[in-house]
Amino acid sequence: MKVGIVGAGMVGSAAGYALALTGTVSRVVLVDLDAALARAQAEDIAHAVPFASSTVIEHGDYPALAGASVVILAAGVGQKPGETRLALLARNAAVFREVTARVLEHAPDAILLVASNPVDVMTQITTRLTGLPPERVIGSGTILDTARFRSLLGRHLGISPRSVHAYVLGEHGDSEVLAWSSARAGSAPLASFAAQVGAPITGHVRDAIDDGVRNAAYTIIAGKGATWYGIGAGLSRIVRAIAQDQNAVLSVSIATQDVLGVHDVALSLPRIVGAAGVTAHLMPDLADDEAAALMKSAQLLKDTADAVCL
Ligand SMILES: NC(=O)C1=CN([C@@H]2O[C@H](COP(=O)(O)OP(=O)(O)OC[C@H]3O[C@@H](n4cnc5c(N)ncnc54)[C@H](O)[C@@H]3O)[C@@H](O)[C@H]2O)C=CC1
Ligand SMILES: CC(=O)C(=O)O
Repeated sequence: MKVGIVGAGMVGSAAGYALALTGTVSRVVLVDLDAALARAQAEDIAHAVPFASSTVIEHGDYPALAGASVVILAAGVGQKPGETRLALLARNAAVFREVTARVLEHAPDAILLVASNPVDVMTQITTRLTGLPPERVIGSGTILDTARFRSLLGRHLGISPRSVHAYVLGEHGDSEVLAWSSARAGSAPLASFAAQVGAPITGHVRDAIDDGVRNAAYTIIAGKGATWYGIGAGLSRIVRAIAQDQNAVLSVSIATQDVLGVHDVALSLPRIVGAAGVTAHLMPDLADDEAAALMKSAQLLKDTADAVCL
């Protein structure tokens, strides 16, 4: 499978690197407004390949995307320290107006995988701009927040994050919802598992984990200017689900007809991802406060997306 990446900055190159190391796909093409950057990133990643896989890493202009089954969209600007994701909207919407048209010209059959922020609104905009069916325009959404949630829970419980089954729903951003009530560790409900291993989920633990997940990006951006390894691996995970037709359950964002009474909004729910893109979504059992928070997040995203003039 061939994957295109438009935007060869930190996020796009980290996705390319993760795809190369895992050998998930046979070919990756990097495209950027800054052609010298795309070339340099492709060469650098290509030098990692002999240690790991046989993936061919190339750079090029939009025609080089021909034949791509998935195109990752990671072009645009990122947050400055303290800036919210939603504050990037006008700048990145302008970039996407140009980029999506050029991508579709050369890779009309590709699944588009949106990474640029604010990712849920950018996913909604991309769906509108391209006219593609929603299942083919996938935002990375809360795949990263879910990983952060599992990482912190695993650390607290002293187990592998891969044995934690918990999701972050709604916006990839400040209004996101940690679904504590449906979280499990191993096969047990979270609270039961936590009590059995002597690491109860107290109010203090819950607040600290919520803060750690919700504010991870702000903390990392304050320390190193941007985030890229986590999302690079997350994008590679989504591509793997598509490339191997895994029907994996991942928390990703697509335009959705109805989320708790909010219509036509892109946000994250656990969704089934395979070769055709997203084929279904699941609404977890939520506590009343979680459902109310998800509805609020959905309304915020809908209002924000509806205010964008395309
Ligand atoms: N979805 C998620 O979980 C995450 C999303 N992000 C977002 O990803 C986006 C990219 O972040 P970084 O890679 O750190 O930024 P970056 O500044 O390192 O890279 C962005 C790249 O986009 C390119 N670009 C800008 N306009 C373009 C155009 N019209 N056509 C082609 N290329 C163009 C730039 O030349 C630059 O190389 C940001 O919006 C950031 O907020 C970042 C981390 C996590
Ligand atoms: C920057 C961003 O969206 C993140 O790391 O979550």
